[in-house]
Amino acid sequence: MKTSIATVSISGELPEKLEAIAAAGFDGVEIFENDFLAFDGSPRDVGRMARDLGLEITLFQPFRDFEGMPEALRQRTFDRAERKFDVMQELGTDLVLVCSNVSPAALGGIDRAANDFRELGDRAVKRGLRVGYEALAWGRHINDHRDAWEIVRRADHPNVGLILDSFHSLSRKIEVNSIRSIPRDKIFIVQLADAPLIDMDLLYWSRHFRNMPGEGDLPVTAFTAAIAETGYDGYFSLEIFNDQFRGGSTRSIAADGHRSLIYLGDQVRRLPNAERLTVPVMPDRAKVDGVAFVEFSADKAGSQELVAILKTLGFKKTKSHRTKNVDFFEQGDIRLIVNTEQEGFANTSFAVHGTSAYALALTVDDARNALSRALALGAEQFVQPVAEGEVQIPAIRGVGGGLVYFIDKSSDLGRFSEIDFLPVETEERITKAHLVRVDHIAQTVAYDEMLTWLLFYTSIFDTHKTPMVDIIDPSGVVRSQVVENDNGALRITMNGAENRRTLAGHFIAETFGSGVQHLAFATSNIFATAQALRENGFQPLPITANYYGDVEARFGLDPALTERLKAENILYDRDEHGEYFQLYSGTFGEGFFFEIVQRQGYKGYGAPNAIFRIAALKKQMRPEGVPAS
Ligand SMILES: O=C(O)c1ccc(O)c(O)c1
Ligand SMILES: [Mg+2]
Repeated sequence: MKTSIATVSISGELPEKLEAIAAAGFDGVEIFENDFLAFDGSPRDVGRMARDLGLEITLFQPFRDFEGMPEALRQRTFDRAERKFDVMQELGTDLVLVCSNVSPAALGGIDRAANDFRELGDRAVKRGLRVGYEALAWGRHINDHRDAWEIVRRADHPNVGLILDSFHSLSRKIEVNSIRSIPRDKIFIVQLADAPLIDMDLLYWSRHFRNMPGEGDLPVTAFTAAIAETGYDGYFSLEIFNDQFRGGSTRSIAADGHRSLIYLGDQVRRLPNAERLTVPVMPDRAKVDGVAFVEFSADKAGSQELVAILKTLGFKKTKSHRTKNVDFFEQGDIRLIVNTEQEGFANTSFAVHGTSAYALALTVDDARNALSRALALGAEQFVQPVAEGEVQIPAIRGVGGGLVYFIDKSSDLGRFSEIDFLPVETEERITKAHLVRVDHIAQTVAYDEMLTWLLFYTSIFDTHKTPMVDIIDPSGVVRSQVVENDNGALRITMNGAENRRTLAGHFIAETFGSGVQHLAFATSNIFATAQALRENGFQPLPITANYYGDVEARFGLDPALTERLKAENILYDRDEHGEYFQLYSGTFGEGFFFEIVQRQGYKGYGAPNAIFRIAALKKQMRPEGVPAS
């Protein structure tokens, strides 16, 4: 497969778009007519710019309202086409995309359309050009790729072919098997887009909500597999109309697009009968079987405050780094590292974000393979010099510029804490709080970065997403998206903040960017944990009496249980799989906090409780209840 993207998919002026598209690694670019019309330069200039950047112009589009015009309009339609052919020759592209006619003047009739295309093909041939026909999902007479194919078949012209666009076919739920019988040389190019499932008018859905393959809910993989089965191995070109992308970061959206295509190709390559598709070979998605550690960066004062909270949570300092100011805290299968080095990446991260959980280490099946897959998918590698004899842990940059480390048990990586750290004995009396493992990691990101990180986690790791949930903050909506794996060893909740007055938005604004906002630890006995925490002087987040009146009524709880929940400030939820108990700390710094959960089969994350948790946290951060903006 070769990769391409339409200029309409990203924001900016045409030169900026082309540069970002080239930088992201695409082989080609579709020039969308409006981008060309708005550009103050000749078609030759555009062609030269693209070629200087190493980009092939895969097509010029769209040419609208062509086929089936009544005699009075037909001549003008062909004249219009000749003018576009002039532009194409100067641009240096041989393919024009003709989308199905939406004009009320258009006449139906499959042979009328086929004749028009045959004549257009004759005109194109004289100039060495080709014509591709695409069925728009809302075309007046033609809105199905099977009908468009029949027209192309009847036009029977070597320079007239079909253009398939996943959105138009999948939004109408057209059976993808119908693609398998199309001869591959009649597919001139393939356009790809995904979209979230929303029940709305097709045209509006298409023009505002498309997104990158893998970011939405359409079966784009099955669509692409059907194309690969024809033996087609040409350009796959993203054509994404998305309001958010139009206003987003040009480079980062282009990079997401490239990652989405490579990931899609990788998924298709693994399916039967698709081996003719040429895609970069990379290891399988990394299987995560635990969080190896979470590392905080802090200065002296911040670390004292953090360590004091960790102690109340029952964590003990067990090790210190041989050569650095880095301490290791443990409880159950949870390892936390506090890094107060005055130099290196942790310190830089501290300088930007303040005390924060800037690095996650995931235990994967094979760390080198995980790194190699991440790099194949365009992730940025992170390497920091280590002292002689210390372990170099493979890492990439993650959310908010933080780090994701890869650890495995089959190499020295699994013993890094024995190699790099020395055990310490402490005299302190800390009551263990029965915390057994990291349940989930909550990352707060700007709303318009959510799809980026969704694609990051799902393409590199063997994970899946669950449907997005809206969480109501007293000052706005926060959107929550979960990425998790089947065994529950990796659970990441991403909260997307649209405004800075929400708790999540405040966190982003004050810590200068996205990052881990809370860590949730699992306990096997929430009441025993609550008691141990009390003995350690832990301050739980106070929850209102009104809340307990409501949960008791909603779930029909035994009043004795409600009393215990209330006494310990434990929140409660239930789903069809079981019960969920949650206990929160207050906030630390600009809104970081800890959570303790007990899952009794429950699969969710307590979304119905989030509104009460947020309100309580906000009250605590600013007694007047509203964070300063
Ligand atoms: O929304 C449109 O009009 C439009 C135009 C050209 C395309 O290739 C397409 O998929 C949609
Ligand atoms: Mg299209």
